[in-house]
Amino acid sequence: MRKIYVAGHRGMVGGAILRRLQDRQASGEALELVTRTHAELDLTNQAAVADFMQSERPDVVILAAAKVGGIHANNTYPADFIYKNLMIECNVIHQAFSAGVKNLLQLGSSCIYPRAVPQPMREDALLTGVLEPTNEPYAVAKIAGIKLCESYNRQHGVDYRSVMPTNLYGPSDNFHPENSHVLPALIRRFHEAQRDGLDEVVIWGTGKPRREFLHVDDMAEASLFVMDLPRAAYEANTQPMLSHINVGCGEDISIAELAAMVAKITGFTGRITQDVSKPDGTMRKLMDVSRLADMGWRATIGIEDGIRETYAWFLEQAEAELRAK
Ligand SMILES: NC(=O)C1=CN([C@@H]2O[C@H](COP(=O)(O)OP(=O)(O)OC[C@H]3O[C@@H](n4cnc5c(N)ncnc54)[C@H](OP(=O)(O)O)[C@@H]3O)[C@@H](O)[C@H]2O)C=CC1
Ligand SMILES: C[C@H]1O[C@H](OP(=O)(O)OP(=O)(O)OC[C@H]2O[C@@H](n3cnc4c(=O)[nH]c(N)nc43)[C@H](O)[C@@H]2O)[C@@H](O)[C@@H](O)C1=O
Repeated sequence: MRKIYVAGHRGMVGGAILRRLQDRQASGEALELVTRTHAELDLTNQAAVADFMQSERPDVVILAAAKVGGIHANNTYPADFIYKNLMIECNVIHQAFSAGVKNLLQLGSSCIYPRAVPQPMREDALLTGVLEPTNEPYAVAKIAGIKLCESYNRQHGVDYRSVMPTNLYGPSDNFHPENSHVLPALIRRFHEAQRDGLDEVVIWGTGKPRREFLHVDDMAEASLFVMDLPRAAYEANTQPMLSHINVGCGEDISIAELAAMVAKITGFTGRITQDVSKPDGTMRKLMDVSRLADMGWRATIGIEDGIRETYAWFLEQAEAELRAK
């Protein structure tokens, strides 16, 4: 029986990972799944995390809990993004080690790479240049997470792995109008404009930045694929001082193209204009995913299908919320 603790199971990625693990359980795999809500266990609380790890003593920890948000949230609450993410990583990784956990998988982010790095971004571009200012505090915390895992591996011989996702989206995303990432923000804005008969939707920035979007179900599959790799296979494709692996679909689109796609899917036929007072952030973030592809994993959900499915989920949620009122 393998006991797996999924931290952040109520979030978009943690939830998708948990659903896959529950499917495996239902198919007969000997798994015990452990979860705690944020209210039950605040991962920034060192003593609480120590007590939890000592009493549960999982075999594997999947760290998908983090303070997460889009460009505006990162730019507006930098202290929250650096403090909470550093605390969560230090507490979960160190207390897991102290409780004898040998296997851990943590999620970082593509924003760990320098802002002007050659595209697509390879894993060895880490720490080769200056970070994007709009999310530097979050990126510094995510880089610290990679270095924590590497350091515990080197000093203590444990097997702690890091996956670096590109921009993610899907069911259970955060659709907050200001604090979310671009894709859920646009789904909501275009939907509301279409619903209310507006003739204009404003997108932030110039529309020129390019982003790579991966559906959360692909991300969950990739996470479990990396978790399950035999150590020799994982290490054959990493280097001692470079223990993280990029996860993406290998293709990017401009924000203007994305907005046009969301307009089509939501049925909005009006004008799309730009608010250039809002930041563009990094101009391009495309992952080099050859390392993961060499190991045998590729994304399967195309962006247009993924947005349609996410929009259907959003509509169901909106209806359920209306019914509940
Ligand atoms: N979404 C994206 O586009 C990307 C995400 N990632 C990474 O993937 C991982 C998962 O992100 P995602 O699922 O999108 O994020 P979500 O915000 O959907 O989920 C994060 C989860 O972590 C929980 N959490 C946050 N702080 C604490 C805390 N102090 N104690 C306990 N639980 C806490 C949240 O609970 P609550 O809501 O109650 O606070 C939430 O359930 C993160 O590491 C993120 O950095 C990387 C690249 C892109
Ligand atoms: C995953 C990644 O997410 C963050 O980085 P980001 O990729 O810049 O994130 P974003 O999704 O918020 O924006 C992408 C682009 O889209 C443009 N844009 C247009 N209109 C809206 C809009 O309405 N909302 C948002 N949020 N962006 C918009 C926006 O101006 C930008 O050019 C990191 O902070 C960090 O959290 C991280 O790692």
